[in-house]
Amino acid sequence: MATEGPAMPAAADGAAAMEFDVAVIGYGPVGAALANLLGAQGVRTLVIEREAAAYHLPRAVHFDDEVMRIFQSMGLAEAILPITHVSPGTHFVDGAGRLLLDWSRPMAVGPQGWNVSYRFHQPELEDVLRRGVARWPSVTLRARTEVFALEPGADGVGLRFEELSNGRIGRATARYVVGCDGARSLVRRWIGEPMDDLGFHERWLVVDALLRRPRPDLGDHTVQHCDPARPATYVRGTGNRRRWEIALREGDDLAALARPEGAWPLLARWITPEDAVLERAAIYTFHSTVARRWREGRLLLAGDAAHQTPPFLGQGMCAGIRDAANLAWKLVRVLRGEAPESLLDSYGSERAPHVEGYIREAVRIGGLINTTAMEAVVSGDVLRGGAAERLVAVRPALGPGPAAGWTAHAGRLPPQPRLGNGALLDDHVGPRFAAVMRPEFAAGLPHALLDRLAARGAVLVADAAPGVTAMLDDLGAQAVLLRPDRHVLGAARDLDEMRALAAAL
Ligand SMILES: O=C(O)/C=C/c1cccc(O)c1
Repeated sequence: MATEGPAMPAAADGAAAMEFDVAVIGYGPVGAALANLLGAQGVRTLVIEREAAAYHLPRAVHFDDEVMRIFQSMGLAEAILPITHVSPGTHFVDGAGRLLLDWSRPMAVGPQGWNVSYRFHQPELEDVLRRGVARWPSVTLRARTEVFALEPGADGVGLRFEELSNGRIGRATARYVVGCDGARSLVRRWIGEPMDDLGFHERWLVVDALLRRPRPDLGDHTVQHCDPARPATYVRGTGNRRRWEIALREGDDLAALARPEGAWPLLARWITPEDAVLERAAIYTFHSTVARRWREGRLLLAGDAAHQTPPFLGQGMCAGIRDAANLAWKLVRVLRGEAPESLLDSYGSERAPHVEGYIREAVRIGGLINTTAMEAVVSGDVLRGGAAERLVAVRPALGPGPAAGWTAHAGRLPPQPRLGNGALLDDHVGPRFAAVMRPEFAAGLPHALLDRLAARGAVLVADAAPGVTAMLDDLGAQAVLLRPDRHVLGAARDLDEMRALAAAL
């Protein structure tokens, strides 16, 4: 990676602009994920970030197995694993602490090849992501730099920016610009697209605490305190980190609460100053919104620039990392001339319904935490002291996107099997299409067809390992063509459908 300095100086105003394939505006986890995925493919990527360094306090605290699989695709899972804490899931309790709903997750590695749920400390994750970006010479980072104009043209977008440390004005061009620039995204404002409002907007106090002494009684589960008097969330972080998110009520003194010492009265039922120091206390308004359009010509949105969710499922950052994975391979193919630009339209059409599914569920959970009518949430039996009900996790589907061959499963994310050679599928395949086949089906295919798949960039995997067979059994297929983001492009039950898959590549 090139950083600002003599190796790649900004052009003075009026000088020739630096040329890039993609400009990523914003270097939080989503911008860094996108830069990793593009850099690994040799895409000339310019990352522009207003701040000098990563934000030093945590925001997101949770990611899931699918997101760990994306980190794996960046070659960073091994570096990330040691900075995580596997989460056993979430308990929903009433004001008296009685368990009403149980959303425990298995502690074993699951179908995606990773645990279902991880806690992490965001500055540590960002550090790994940034060191990951540093591997790629095609990525240029300009920190302490602010974009103040975007000039979309027929062949690319002109970017004008200011170096905040010295006021120098620079320019660059990029064929595509991706706004990973957060909830107040400048790129979204340039696109001029409204956000759809999914109805949840609440002020909560977020407190990060560092335990001074062990408090095992606080537990390992995330706890949603469904106490209408004062709904709250407890999240066990990594090491001695613990977070409380507490709903604010009419009459709360917001200025006092936003100072760490002012937050102690609201924490008193869990910890006192003898137990912990408070790292920060901040008031957030949790929103639920999705951008109506994610692409306008050469401008695209990702992460909080495209959507915001209440935190109750721990899915905010996950959605942004999924955006990066969905968009990166499409940009690579379009930039290489291997796919028409219209492929980029499928980015928003696929991602928007998926993220909306998660946000609607988070809003529902928020209602449940807030409710004064528990009987609408759990059965009378639970309320009379019976066993807690189990909450089933949602896994929303992608919206409409590219599909070929037998399309019944297009857009699905199948499990990640281990191959006969012991490798996880994605490590074997890398950032390419993969035709995963039953060996006996592959053996009967014409050589010319297999050659065509390989020549068009698909890795051929004919493997009888139990995980591969189970995946194909579950799909009811002889073969499946996986996209570089591991979602299904299409499947095949016979030779004709296999030919259709090859033709689509
Ligand atoms: O699933 C988990 O372990 C954590 C979920 C979470 C994270 C942050 C805020 C929340 O309300 C829930």
